Amino acid sequence: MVKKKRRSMLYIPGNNPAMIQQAGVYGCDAVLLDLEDAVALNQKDAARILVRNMLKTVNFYDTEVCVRVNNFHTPFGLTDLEEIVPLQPDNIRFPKTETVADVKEFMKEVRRIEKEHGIKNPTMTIHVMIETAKGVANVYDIAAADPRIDAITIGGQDLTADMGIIKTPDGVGIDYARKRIVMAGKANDLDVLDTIFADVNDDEGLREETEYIKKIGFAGKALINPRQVDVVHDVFNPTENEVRKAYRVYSEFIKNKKAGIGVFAIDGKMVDAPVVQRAITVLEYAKIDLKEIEKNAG
Ligand SMILES: CC(=O)SCCNC(=O)CCNC(=O)[C@H](O)C(C)(C)COP(=O)(O)OP(=O)(O)OC[C@H]1O[C@@H](n2cnc3c(N)ncnc32)[C@H](O)[C@@H]1OP(=O)(O)O
Ligand SMILES: O=C([O-])CC(=O)C(=O)O
Ligand SMILES: [Mg+2]
Repeated sequence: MVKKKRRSMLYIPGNNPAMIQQAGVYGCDAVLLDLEDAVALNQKDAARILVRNMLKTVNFYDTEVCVRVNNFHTPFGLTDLEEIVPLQPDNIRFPKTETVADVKEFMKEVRRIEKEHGIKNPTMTIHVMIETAKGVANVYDIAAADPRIDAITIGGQDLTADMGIIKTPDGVGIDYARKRIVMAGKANDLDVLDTIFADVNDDEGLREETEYIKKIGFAGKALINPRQVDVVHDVFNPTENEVRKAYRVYSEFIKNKKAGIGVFAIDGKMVDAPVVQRAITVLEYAKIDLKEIEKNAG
């Protein structure tokens, strides 16, 4: 099985039936059905009901489905969980997480609801969002707070608001937070996902930002418009040359391993375990099954 990548996670406002209906055809890796900040206060109940019904009826094909609920410090968070958890979307995104206690409180409710509905082996995972200075300060403990967390994300709009700064296109104000969140995520083997890029007409800006966040360790990015999907995929997809090189490294690694050799050279360059690991990451993004290479190297 090829490990599923989350290059693109497209937000869809939870009160927009036409957009949700088409969620499976936008070509993004995941959709984020939003009950939080995309939904006005007087639409919260309607959005929750709509998302619940859409989860039951819409064919999302192979697009991963994540629901962003409201935080527990609002009147909506618990009701969101009561309605959504029984339907077990692929994941739930928990916004404005600030402490380990937040995660514990949230997970206690998730587990209670699953138990009440007889869900014995839940598959739904949790994505925590870091969107405040306090969350950034506590991120190492938050990332390790529950084994069901499989991704961690930064919410750049809320974080800059919380910090009282302007979100500039160079991202300088959130750079420390981005890097700290990446390290906390990597230390706990989580997917680390970047914040949205707000100007849906600036493809060049989106490309530049995506190239940067890929370099510092993010696995993918949240999006707000289907027109942003191709640019982000283009950045995250390895080039043909990168795939060819990675294929060769992995194939040679398998052959050498069988001969009991751990370190070898390709075209004069040393190949050791980290080089092999980086090649595996490239092959995963290229959706190439390692088992096939292993068979062919046989
Ligand atoms: C800080 C945060 O929390 S961000 C997360 C919450 N925010 C959101 O979810 C916002 C989602 N995005 C949107 O609402 C819109 O894309 C906007 C407001 C940003 C831009 O709107 P527009 O300029 O009207 O978008 P655009 O002209 O590109 O729309 C083209 C088509 O794409 C559709 N579309 C636009 N955004 C989305 C989306 N996020 N998901 C699905 N379909 C979408 C439109 O409905 C339209 O469809 P149509 O051609 O069938 O009419
Ligand atoms: O996921 C995101 O980037 C959107 C968000 O909530 C924020 O930026 O505050
Ligand atoms: Mg936010």
